[in-house]
Amino acid sequence: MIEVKIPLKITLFGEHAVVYGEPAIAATISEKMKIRIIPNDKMILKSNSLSIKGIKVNLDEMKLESEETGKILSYILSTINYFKDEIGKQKNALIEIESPVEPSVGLGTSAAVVVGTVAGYSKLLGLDLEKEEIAKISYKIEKSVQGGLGSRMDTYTTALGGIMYFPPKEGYEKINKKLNITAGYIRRIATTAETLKRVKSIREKDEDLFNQIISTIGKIVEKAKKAIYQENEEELGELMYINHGLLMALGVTLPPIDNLVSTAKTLGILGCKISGGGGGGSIICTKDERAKILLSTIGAKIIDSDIIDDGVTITEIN
Ligand SMILES: Nc1ncnc2c1ncn2[C@@H]1O[C@H](COP(=O)(O)OP(=O)(O)OP(=O)(O)O)[C@@H](O)[C@H]1O
Ligand SMILES: C[C@@](O)(CCO)CC(=O)[O-]
Ligand SMILES: [Mg+2]
Repeated sequence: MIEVKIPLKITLFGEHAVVYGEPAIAATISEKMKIRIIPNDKMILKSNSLSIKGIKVNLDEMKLESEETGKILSYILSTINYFKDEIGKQKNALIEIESPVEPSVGLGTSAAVVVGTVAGYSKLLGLDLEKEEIAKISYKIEKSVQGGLGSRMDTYTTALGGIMYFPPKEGYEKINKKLNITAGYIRRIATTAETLKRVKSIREKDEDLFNQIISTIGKIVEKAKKAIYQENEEELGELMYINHGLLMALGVTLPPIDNLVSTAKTLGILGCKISGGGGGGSIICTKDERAKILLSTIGAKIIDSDIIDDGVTITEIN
């Protein structure tokens, strides 16, 4: 059996802007997804946290017909098919996914599923991929599932681990500094793939205004990188509020979260913003007990958001 542990991740700065060539900063957290891959005579997928809204079963053939299922399984199926189509290798296996959170909560669950399946399934196929190669393949798969939209941020952060700065356009740099974050999430009204499409349509409506917003986010990311190195939490927090305001301008936040963020600022919590694709999902604040109370007022589930240095880890258990 092959067991893969994959850290979830938070986006500290630069979500959405990074898709259009701006920089970003993300980090892995102590909440981990686990994927077990066991050789089997048939390809079977088990996932503890999937809930499918509405299904239609053809009882004669016992065939489950559900568009929702196809969508939900698209990241895993695309990964299996990648190895079949691009590498010409396939093996049947039982793939068991155990996630500490529901799917699509703004914590890089899609990246975790792809990175974990690439890491574990390639091992089953006898390939010995470096983490950088796992990240590269995963980025290609995640982006293709998302209709060609997406950046290298989530898959590289999840595969390599730690606090990761992504310079404009390409490359990455590990930031060896400490950060203390409080985080939680609420249910989402849209997946990241859907939010990415909506942001793209905003760009098509007014490209000049869009570029001004994302280039300003890019400037915030560069300032945030300096603030992290200088361990200046006040500056970092202030930049989180400004980044949130610009994500509001892109239309990816929700009123209850916007109210929470402005209340956080009034209370004197140093910083607070959404994290990830938006449309609900995760919210991060500079570490503060009051942030936990505030998050629970909107029904958010508080997560274990210690920032860790681990990326994906693969263990072969005979
Ligand atoms: N436990 C799981 N089992 C199977 N598929 C999962 C699981 N968790 C997530 N997924 C897949 O990832 C999709 C959610 O990806 P999405 O990008 O919307 O959320 P996210 O990655 O958590 O958020 P963000 O990209 O903003 O960080 C789900 O629709 C499903 O296809
Ligand atoms: C919204 C986005 O910037 C972050 C999602 O976690 C998408 C991406 O970078 O792929
Ligand atoms: Mg995602």
